[in-house]
Amino acid sequence: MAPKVLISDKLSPTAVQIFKDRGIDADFQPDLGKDKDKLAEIIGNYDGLAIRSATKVTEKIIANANNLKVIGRAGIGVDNVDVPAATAKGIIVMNTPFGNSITTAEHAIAMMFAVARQLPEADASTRAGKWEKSKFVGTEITAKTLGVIGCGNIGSIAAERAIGVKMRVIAYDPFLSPERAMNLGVEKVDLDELFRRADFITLHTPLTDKTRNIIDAAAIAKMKDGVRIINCARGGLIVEEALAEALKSGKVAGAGIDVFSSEPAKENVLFDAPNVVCTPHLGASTSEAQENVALQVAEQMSDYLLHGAVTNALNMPSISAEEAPKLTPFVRLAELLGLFAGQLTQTGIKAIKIEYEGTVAEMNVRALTSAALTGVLRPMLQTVNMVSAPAMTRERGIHVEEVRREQQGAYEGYVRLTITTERQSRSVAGTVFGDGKPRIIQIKGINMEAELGPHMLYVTNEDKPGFIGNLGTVLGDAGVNIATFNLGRSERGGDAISLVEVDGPIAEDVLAKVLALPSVVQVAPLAF
Ligand SMILES: NC(=O)C1=CN([C@@H]2O[C@H](COP(=O)(O)OP(=O)(O)OC[C@H]3O[C@@H](n4cnc5c(N)ncnc54)[C@H](O)[C@@H]3O)[C@@H](O)[C@H]2O)C=CC1
Ligand SMILES: O=C(O)CCC(=O)C(=O)O
Repeated sequence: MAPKVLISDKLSPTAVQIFKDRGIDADFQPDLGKDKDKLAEIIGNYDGLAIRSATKVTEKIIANANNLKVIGRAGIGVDNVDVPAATAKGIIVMNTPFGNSITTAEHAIAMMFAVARQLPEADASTRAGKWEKSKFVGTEITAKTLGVIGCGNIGSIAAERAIGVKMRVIAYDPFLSPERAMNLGVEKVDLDELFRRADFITLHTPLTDKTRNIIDAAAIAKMKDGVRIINCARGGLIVEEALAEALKSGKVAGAGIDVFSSEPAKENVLFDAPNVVCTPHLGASTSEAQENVALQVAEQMSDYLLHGAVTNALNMPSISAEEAPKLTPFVRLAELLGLFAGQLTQTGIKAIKIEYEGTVAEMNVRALTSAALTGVLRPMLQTVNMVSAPAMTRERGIHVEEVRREQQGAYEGYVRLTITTERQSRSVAGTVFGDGKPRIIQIKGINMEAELGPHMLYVTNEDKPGFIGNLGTVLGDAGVNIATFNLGRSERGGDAISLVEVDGPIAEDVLAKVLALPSVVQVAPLAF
């Protein structure tokens, strides 16, 4: 059946067309995002949800999203999505990190000019026939200092544009390298220095716990008298009451505000403050940007739903469309190794080590590790998947180690997974042959070669004559049909392992009879 995607915000119709062209059933309900209850009611029917900023993807929506595999944000900020809840439910959250950057930076620059020359008020006054030339004396931008807070994609484009209109640009961004600052032609400063020196300040950080209220009364007190502030990032970055007070007192000479602490902003303390230019979250609203983000999000979501390719996900390593076919059998192998070891592990896991050798070490091992962790956790947590597994492993305090090595043994690509518990370490290794099928090639250091079927019986015993016949008799008497029988041993008379594929689940009493056989040490049914 074709995957189903709900578009619950005003995305460009390009997105609908792309989904349809790719064979995905797209349900375009551009106003649905505003109706939380309706969204919660129907979300269970969809594999994908494409949104802008009006849809709030809350924990409640996610709780009802029982078929959802991907949330695609046609834009940058994902503060309207409960990403931890999506991750815990195994839903990928992806955005389009570059599609609207130029447009948003241009809006910030437009706001700066509008504020410097009070364009909206001058426009209204002129239309009202007032001709108030002396009331609207503005400020020149040339040679003024612009302080950019957050110099990432949008901040750096805004900086370049500002330099183009002959401003001096200083930037505060803990992650801005000195080389990047130099290449951009901006001076990297700390926040207090930015506040002290800037004539204009523009905000371009995401809204996080660190950036929330980054401009409050105390910050404003550190700024130059007559500073002008532009916010085209997120409402919560500014304490609006503090800014309104500062505008009224004249400490802040003007503000350009595109984003508000609560949206849609039908009322706001800033609406009554002087010298404020407001727009209704228009930063990304140009036809070019909306085409870009709609096209990108629809392509990315389709690639994931149809081929497992992951691009621009916030909670999952990327897997390109080219590497997806090569990676898929190894993803399956990693998951099988995890499932194998996970099912045999009874006590608390302390550490998981995954070793990649040969060709597989050159692949996207983050994705493979996520698959392996999924396998390990699945016996305990049925709903875990590649998105949620790393977070769930971390939450449980399990240490994960990844090792990559060149080919050392006979296998071109080799993966070994070792689980360490308080009592012991257990390892299982596998490979993928030319036929694309994953095989187990080593268990606890004992070589064997086995394909894993849906129902397997794992038996460890002392290597003594008669065991295979006895096992065959117990299974045969119980009507259990053997599909394949794989054997390995450490040495003659040493530890031996049997991995037997059977046609269905084995009853408890039959397992007990196998365990009671002479020389048997451990018996476990495994399901794959
Ligand atoms: N008004 C609108 O319509 C739009 C608003 N946005 C907003 O703009 C924000 C920025 O977008 P991009 O530049 O694409 O993101 P980005 O991730 O490229 O850049 C953000 C920058 O902020 C910096 N940063 C993070 N924490 C910081 C802190 N505590 N102090 C100073 N800098 C910090 C990061 O190091 C990074 O360089 C988005 O998160 C989104 O909220 C984005 C698009 C449209
Ligand atoms: O979709 C929009 O109009 C808002 C864009 C935005 O805020 C973002 O991309 O972070």
